Amino acid sequence: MTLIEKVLHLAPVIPVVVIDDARQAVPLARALVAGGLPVIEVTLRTAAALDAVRAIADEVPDAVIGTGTVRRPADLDASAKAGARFAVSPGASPDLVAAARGHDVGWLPGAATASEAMTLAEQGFVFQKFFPAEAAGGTALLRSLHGPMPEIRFCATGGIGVKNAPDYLATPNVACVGGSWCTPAALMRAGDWQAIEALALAASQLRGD
Ligand SMILES: O=C(O)C(=O)C[C@H](O)[C@H](O)COP(=O)(O)O
Repeated sequence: MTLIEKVLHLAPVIPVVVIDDARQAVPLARALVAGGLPVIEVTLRTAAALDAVRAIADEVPDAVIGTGTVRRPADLDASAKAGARFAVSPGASPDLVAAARGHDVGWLPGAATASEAMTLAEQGFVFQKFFPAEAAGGTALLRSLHGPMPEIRFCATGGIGVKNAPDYLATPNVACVGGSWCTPAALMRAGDWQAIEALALAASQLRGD
């Protein structure tokens, strides 16, 4: 089993988090792990992101830490250097595909169409992020892809929350879903780790319909 395959099967939900202040990283990660969500994706959208990844990798051993918004080969290298185990991209590019082969971090590339999914599978990446899930066609599109390409498995992300997650989790080619709903900006700003742990707990108990 590859690292990415393991990561996608550890929990039903991968929280996608935006961290503005690296000091939030450790208490946040502890809350998510305590709530049953050990896999955490920190988006590389903020200046604090890599320091946050480093802090979680160093101080929260039960977390499986990865990066998101990985758009360039340099992002993969920076992720590995900070201690990330995996890296997630909203899509894929020839440069990223080449850099991801044999890289220390496991790579989860993004796909939103049949052609994108087929191209990535041809290149050896059968685990993919289906993004932007709701905007691209949701579970109807995923079910349509399952017929002709049953070996491809997705982490569906984009517009998913506690209400529609069960429908995704019941879709045969969905391994897990990702989303930002467990870590709302207001709770992050307030440092309300208890509330975030409660959201994580509810998410960790989600199952397919
Ligand atoms: O940053 C990335 O790498 C992305 O691909 C986008 C994120 O996964 C989504 O922004 C999360 O989606 P929401 O749960 O709808 O907020």
